[in-house]
Amino acid sequence: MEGRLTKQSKFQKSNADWALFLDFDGTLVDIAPSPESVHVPRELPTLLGRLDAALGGALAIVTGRSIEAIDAYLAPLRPITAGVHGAELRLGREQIISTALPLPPAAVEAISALSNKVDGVRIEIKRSSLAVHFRSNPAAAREIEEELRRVLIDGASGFIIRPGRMVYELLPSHVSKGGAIDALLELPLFFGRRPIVIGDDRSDETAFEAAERRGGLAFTVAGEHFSRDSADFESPLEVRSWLAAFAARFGAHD
Ligand SMILES: O=P(O)(O)OC[C@H]1O[C@H](O[C@H]2O[C@H](CO)[C@@H](O)[C@H](O)[C@H]2O)[C@H](O)[C@@H](O)[C@@H]1O
Repeated sequence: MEGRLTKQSKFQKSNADWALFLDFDGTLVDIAPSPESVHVPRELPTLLGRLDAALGGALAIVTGRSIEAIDAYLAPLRPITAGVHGAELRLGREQIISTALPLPPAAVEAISALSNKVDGVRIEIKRSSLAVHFRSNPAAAREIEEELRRVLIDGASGFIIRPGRMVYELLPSHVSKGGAIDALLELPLFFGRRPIVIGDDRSDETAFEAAERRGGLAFTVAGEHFSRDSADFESPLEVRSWLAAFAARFGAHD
């Protein structure tokens, strides 16, 4: 990936028509102890609405969360969203399209039992995906991974284990954030635009690759995955400030 200054200077010098693809947790909002305890700054929906207007609608949230969860956090805004790492897609106010089958019930049951067996484990069920969080007990990582491998062998073929920030997720093997971005860039709203992806996690790597492959820019945020020294942004707060400057630069002026 290019250096921080090179990317920012490419962005400053370019008058391209941009499209923005934004990750949610760890990028737009700070990481919290659990999925439910995340704090969404009051001004975030308004900021995203301004960006969406400045880009003529070429803005999408590309997240591991379900689209339902994103809608609840960003209400009243309903941005274009690729949810569950690309297993769900929703354009504007249209219905959510699910591109993946649900996890077999037996697999959900077997993994859910982990929360009774291992301290500090939290299960998040997202239809075609299941996240096993261990932020409260990082030492449990190996035990959880072994159990997930066993479940995959026993009857969840077509799914893979994707590691994230203090989480393992079981996901359909064909979905990725990069695939979702490639699909969105074929739509009239995004077509011909240069993508900017901002993300903080290992699951954002395919999205970064898609941005760079299509002549765009990939910006990283510091956290457990990217160090402060190497990341483009040190925190979601810094990302939001950058986005506010973006909206001011490209937004309508009176
Ligand atoms: O793609 P993202 O928008 O970054 O979503 C990735 C996962 O984020 C959530 O988990 C992470 O954030 C939690 C809240 O800050 C944190 O407690 C957890 O440790 C992180 O892994 C979310 O719960 C998952 O569903 C997303 O896939």
